[in-house]
Parts: sequence; structure tokens; C-alpha cells
Amino acid sequence: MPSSAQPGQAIHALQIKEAEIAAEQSLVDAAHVRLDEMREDAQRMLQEGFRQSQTGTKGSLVDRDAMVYQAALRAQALNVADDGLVFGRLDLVPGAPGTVGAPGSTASNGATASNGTAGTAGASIGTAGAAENGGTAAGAVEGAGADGGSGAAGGPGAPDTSGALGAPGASGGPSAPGAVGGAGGPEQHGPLYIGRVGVRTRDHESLVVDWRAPAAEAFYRATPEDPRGVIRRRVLHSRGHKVIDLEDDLLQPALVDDLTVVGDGAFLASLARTREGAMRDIVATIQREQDLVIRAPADGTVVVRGGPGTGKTAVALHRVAYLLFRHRRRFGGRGVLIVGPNQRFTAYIERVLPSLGEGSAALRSLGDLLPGATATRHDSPELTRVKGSGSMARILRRAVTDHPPGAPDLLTVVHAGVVVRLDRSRLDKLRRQVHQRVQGSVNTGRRKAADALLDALWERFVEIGGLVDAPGIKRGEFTANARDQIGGFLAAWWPIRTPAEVLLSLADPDRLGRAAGRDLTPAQTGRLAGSLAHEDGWSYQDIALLDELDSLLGRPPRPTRKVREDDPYVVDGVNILTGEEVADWEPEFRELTTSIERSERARRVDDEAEDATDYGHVVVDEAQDLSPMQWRMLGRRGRQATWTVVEDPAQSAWEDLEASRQAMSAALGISGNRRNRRPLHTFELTTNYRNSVEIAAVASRVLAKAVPDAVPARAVRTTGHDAAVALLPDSARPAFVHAARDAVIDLLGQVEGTIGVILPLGWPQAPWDVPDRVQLLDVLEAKGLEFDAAVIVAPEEVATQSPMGLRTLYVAVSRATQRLTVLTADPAWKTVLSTD
Ligand SMILES: Nc1ncnc2c1ncn2[C@@H]1O[C@H](COP(=O)(O)OP(=O)(O)OP(=O)(O)O)[C@@H](O)[C@H]1O
Repeated sequence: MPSSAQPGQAIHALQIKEAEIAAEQSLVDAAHVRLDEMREDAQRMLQEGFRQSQTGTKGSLVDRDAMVYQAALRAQALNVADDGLVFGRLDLVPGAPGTVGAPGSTASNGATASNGTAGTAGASIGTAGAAENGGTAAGAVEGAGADGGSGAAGGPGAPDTSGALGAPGASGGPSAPGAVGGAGGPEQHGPLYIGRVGVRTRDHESLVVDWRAPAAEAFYRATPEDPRGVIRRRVLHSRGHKVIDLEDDLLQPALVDDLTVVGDGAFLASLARTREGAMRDIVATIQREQDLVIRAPADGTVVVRGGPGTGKTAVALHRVAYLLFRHRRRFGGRGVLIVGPNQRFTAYIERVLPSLGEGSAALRSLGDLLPGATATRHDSPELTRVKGSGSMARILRRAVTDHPPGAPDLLTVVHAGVVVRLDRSRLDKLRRQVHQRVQGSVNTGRRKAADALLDALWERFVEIGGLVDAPGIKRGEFTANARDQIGGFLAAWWPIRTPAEVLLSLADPDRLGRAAGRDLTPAQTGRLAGSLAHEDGWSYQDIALLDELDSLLGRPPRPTRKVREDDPYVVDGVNILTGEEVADWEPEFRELTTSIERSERARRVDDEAEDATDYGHVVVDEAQDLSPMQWRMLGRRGRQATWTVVEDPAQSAWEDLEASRQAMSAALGISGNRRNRRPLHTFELTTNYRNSVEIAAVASRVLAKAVPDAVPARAVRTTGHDAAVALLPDSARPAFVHAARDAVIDLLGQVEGTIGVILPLGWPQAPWDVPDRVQLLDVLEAKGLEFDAAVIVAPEEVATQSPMGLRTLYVAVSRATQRLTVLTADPAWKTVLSTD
């Protein structure tokens, strides 16, 4: 029978727990010692690779490349957070397929494990990595095998598993290609430890299994109904290297034998922890429904829905770590892009992946996806609707083909005394023809524009009788002479355009009206033109418009040639025919010796090109808010990508969900004909891990008003503190600000972590004299964030600021983990929000 703590035996229970913790500590210590050694090995190997690459011969470049590449991967993967390196333990049924548990595998066996007798199962985790096998880098990274595959846990040379990370240069190692925990794998004796990274002894015996390896799946998936050979699941809670608490879960009580069972709700306690302003990984406590998403197939699109606090963001980030682990070559090579709603949000989540040893994913907000332009503000709801609408794509397409501002209306050349003119109507016709020919890449079309002008000039020359007036003229002579005369004209008539300049040119209502056609009402045209005339930094929706223009304009050709001194078309360092900047450019001849150098170089080139970003996987968080234009922007970054899309329609700030949905389907390649359609896997998360039951009750009341048929997620943690809803006698802003200050002062004494003061849109966020842990933000900036305590200011105003105001308010009231204060001057809202 399990020796669990009984009432009245508190001291005994404490002693048992302490003994268990001490036993687990031995294993954890051993794992840390090994991890340090492995880090040193990886660093040594990296240095060795670089050293050789400077001295070796050409012939061995490939080997060195593989070595450096491997070592770099190892070093990165080993760079996991030290906190909770080992966080789980599974005691398995003896004789379960692939997992033969050691008899009597108590925690004290965990201690013996540290003496090198830990289960051998992990010996096959990761198996002998490519470096150990002398394999190629490619083999090293892709061998992880398909999801649920029967290949090795971590596969031959999965990058971060104990095998790949083991002693460098060791030959062979236990080959054990079978899966740990999978049918037909090697026998597992003793407990299986789960950690952030696979760790093996120098003798290749497993100490710790990487959480992403198939063998670790049971840790997250086993339930009493489907125990998967697990008798006891144990979660180790650590601070730094020190185990501070344990929590056990008995999955097969009948088989417990002499296993000790301890637990005091440490999971729930971990949910109640103080929020420090940055999101943390949840690797130790991923729940079954979340794990299903994390390990979902890597093909097509995964859509994750769920209410606030159900872990959608956390799950999406852990999925990235999983995909990079299992499919390193596929996703590591082409890159993973994670897109969040705003910069506050990306700052909030930026530590999660590095803490899991994954630093390679690109993290961007919707406001900084386009290099060179950063959003600093949100538009009003009406403007957001206009700018975000899919019809803006048509409008912008027309805008780039319009007569550019300041373009001349008349071209005149003189040849052999004959004056040849092209007037505005001829020039406009020519422009249309050239645009049709260049099909979108406006900035590279200048040469075609020059050719078209020269053709038209010759035609006109002939038309006006030039051949009669100047007999014997050959076309070649005419063209050469005309070309010399059109340079200046061409630069002004077909200028190299930038997205910003085109967008701002639409501040001219006539120009915008021409581009808009019937796509905008006169009122919308006026409002949009007016807003562009008074741009005060770019808005979030502007970035999508600039990106659309960027793709319509194409990039101006980059300098590829040295200046020819006698080149008549080069004026002030610019070739006036091609728009090319010509500098005294020297190609780099130095040989790039390693793949690292080459990829570095490639990255630099990419940075310069700024548009060579077609990612292998794209994660979109808070996707319910994306406008059709924003979806188009994202679609361009993942034309061949697989996707993870995270959303809660009930939190949407974007009104036309149907249009947004269609734009999403087009971007993700899940619309269109059946043959091209990519698979779609949809998941629903149902448990709210953020809000206390008391706060969730308030959120549910708002949800019932915002989306009457929606079902709220289930909150699991009570605090005993109901939300405070204060009715202010005065609805003027200063009264709210005053009350908010008072509320903050109270809350500073009640919670240790962060406090968010969430204001309606457009309220000034004058700096307050408060500690750093208090943040002032508007309702849109609050998306995706969480605080220990939140103060919601003027819900009545948030609710009416836009047609989606109630949903935005739902976002605001679902941010807090422990305390919620709402300040309203509207008695009706006091009634709606009060739960007592
Ligand atoms: N399995 C888990 N174990 C521990 N903490 C968890 C777990 N799942 C989620 N959390 C925590 O719950 C909080 C909410 O998670 P997250 O922000 O990912 O939710 P969300 O669904 O994206 O919310 P929103 O829709 O409001 O943006 C975070 O602090 C996260 O760390």
C-alpha cells in the first residue's frame, strides 16, 4: 500500500517527504554534474571545429562543417534554464511494452540512479548522435523521426537528446535505435526521469530523458483510464538546482507496491505563483489536452482555440520547441516565426523558448514584421476597419499604378532638328502598358519603362513625319540619341518608390479617390486621407499596408556592379535607367570555411534583402484580432509553411470575422481546391490556469454579454478573494485616475508581483510615480498579458468604444491571476460585474 500522509501524522509525512526529496536531489545533482560536463564538451568541440576550419585543407571542409554545426547545435540545446533541469519521474509497470519497471523502484532508487544505475531506457534516447557516429549534420538533426514513430526517442542524433549531446567523439555508444516507451523498445529498468534536455552518463546510460522525446509522452498523457504503463507520475519542483517539493499522481493504485506517494497540490500552487512580468515555461506541468496540441502532427495547420488563460500561448511556444527538436532540419533550416499582437506581448513571452534551449525562432509583433517600419499606435476602430479590410489590397494595387506625385506630364526629345513630344494621355497609356508587363514588380520595371518610352518616341517620330523631315535617319541612331535625353525624365516619371512614400501620397484625397474607386465611400476616403495627412508614427494596421506595398513595388535592384567611369547613365551614383545604386563595390573573395560562416553570411544577405523570409513554420497568437490585410502580410511569410494558429474568437477586436476567416484560409492554404488544401487539425483547450475562480466568475459575466452562447473555460484555483467592483460617484477622467491610484496602493500591499492598470483606448498614460511592477496600458495592449492584480478602469467606456467593445472588455477582466478591481461610474455595470 502506498505510504501516504494521514491526518495526525503530519510529522511523519513531512519526514517521508523530506527523505523522498533528498533521494531525488541525488539524481538531480548527478544530472547537473553531467550537464556541466556536456556543456564543456560542446564548447570544446565548437572551438576545435573553428580551429580546424582555419588551418585545415579544403578536402576536409565537409567534416569540419558537420562538426562545427553539431557542436553549435549542442551548445545551444544545452543552454537550457538551470531551474528545474529535471522535473519529472515515471515509475513504470514491470513488463509494460518497452518499459519494464524495476521492482520496488522507490525514490531511493532514484538515489541509486545517480550512482549510474539509473534506468537504461534513456540510453536509447537520442541514441548515438551524428557526431558520435560520425554522421552528417543533416542526419543529426532530422533523425528524430515522425511523431509517434517507432524510431528512436529523439532518433538517431536528435539534436538535443542525450545521445547527440553525449561525449563528443565517442564512437558508437549504445546504438539502441528502438523507442523508449514505444512498443518494441529496449527494456526500462527503474524510473524514467524527464527533463528539459536529455542527459546521459559518460557510459551512455540515460539519466534524464528530453521532455520532447516519445518516451516522455506518457508523462503528459497518462491518465488513470489510460495509464500507459505508468504507476506513479512524480513532478519535481526545484529552485535553481535544489528540489523543493514533490507532487505524485497515482495512475494505477493497485500496482503501487512499496512506492511512496506524496503531494500537496503543488501543481495548483505553481499556478498561484507570483507573476514577475515575463512568461515562464510550463514544461513540468503541461496537461494532457495541452500535450495533444504540442505534439500534434507537423503537417498543415494546427488551430488552437480556448478561453483566456487556457495556456494557448504557452502551448504554442512549447510546440515550437517540440517541432525544432523533432524536425530540426526541416524547421531549423527554414526558420520558425512567432507573431504576437504587440511589442509588449513579444517582450512578455521572449524568455520562454530560450529557457527551453531554443533560441532560433524569430519573435515579432504585428507592428515590427516589416524591417524599417515599426508601429507605435493603434488606429481608431473606424480607421482600423477601413485600413484592415481586404479591399485595401485592390486600392493599393491601383495606387502603385497611378501617376506618381510630381511626375512630369510631357516628354520632349529633339533629334535631327525634329521635336518629338509625348503628352500626358500618351504617357498614361504607356504607364498602364508597362504596369501590365511588369506585373507587380514596379521598382524593377524601370528598364521596361525606358524601352517603352523609346519605342513610343520612335513611333511618334515616324508619325509626325520625322523621316521625311530628316531623311536617312536610322532607328538605332534615334534611340541612342533619345536615350541620352530621357534620363532625367525617366527618374521622375518612373521613380523608385518606397512603401512609405506611396502610402503617404494617399493623403491626397483625389489620389486616394482614384485608387479607391468604389471600394470606399466618400466619407471613408475623407477619413483615411485625413488620417494619412496627420500620421503620427505608423499604426499597427499601417504596417500591413506598407507590407502590401512592399510586395507590390518589389525591391529596387541592389548594387551588383562597379561603377564604370564612362557609364553615361550613372548620375550621382544611381543608374538612371535601372534605378540601381552603383557603388564602388568589391565582391568578397575570402573563402567561407564553415557552415556557420556561410549561414552567418546568408543571414546577413537576408537581412539586407529584408524580404527573403519564407519561414518553415509560422505561429500566430491572438489570431482572432487579425484583419484581412494582416493575414495577407503573414501569408507572404509562410507560403510553404505549416502553421500553428492560436485564437479565442470571444476575445476578438476585429469586427468582420468572416472576412478575416477567409483571409486566414487563403494565407494558410486551407481554402481553394481540394488537391492543394493542406490538412487542418483543430484543438480546444478547456481549463483556465490563469484566473482564480473568483476572477473567472466576473469574466464569465462579461462573456455572457459579449458572446451569449459561449462556454467559459473552467477555472481551477480559488483564492477566497472576490473581485472588488467600486462605483465612483463621478464619471470624469480625473476621478477615475484618482481611484485607480488608490486601488494600486491597496494592491501593492496585497500582491507581490505585477499589477496592470488597464485603461480605455485613447486615455493618456501619464507616467505615475509607482514601482516598476505596476504597468499602465490600454485594453489593446493588454492582449495576451497577465498580472497578479489588475485594475480595470471605466468598463462602460471600453464596452462602447467599438462594436467589439464587450469582447475587448472580456480581455481586460481576464488578465489577473489573484486580484481584480473594477472602477465604474455606471451603476448598471456595477450590477453586471458584482458576483455577490
Ligand atoms: N499546464 C500548465 N501548467 C502551469 N501553468 C500553466 C499551464 N498552462 C497554462 N499555464 C499558465 O497559465 C497562464 C495563461 O497561459 P497563456 O497565457 O498561455 O493562456 P492563453 O490561453 O494564451 O490566454 P489568453 O487567451 O488570455 O492570451 C500562464 O501563466 C501560463 O504559464
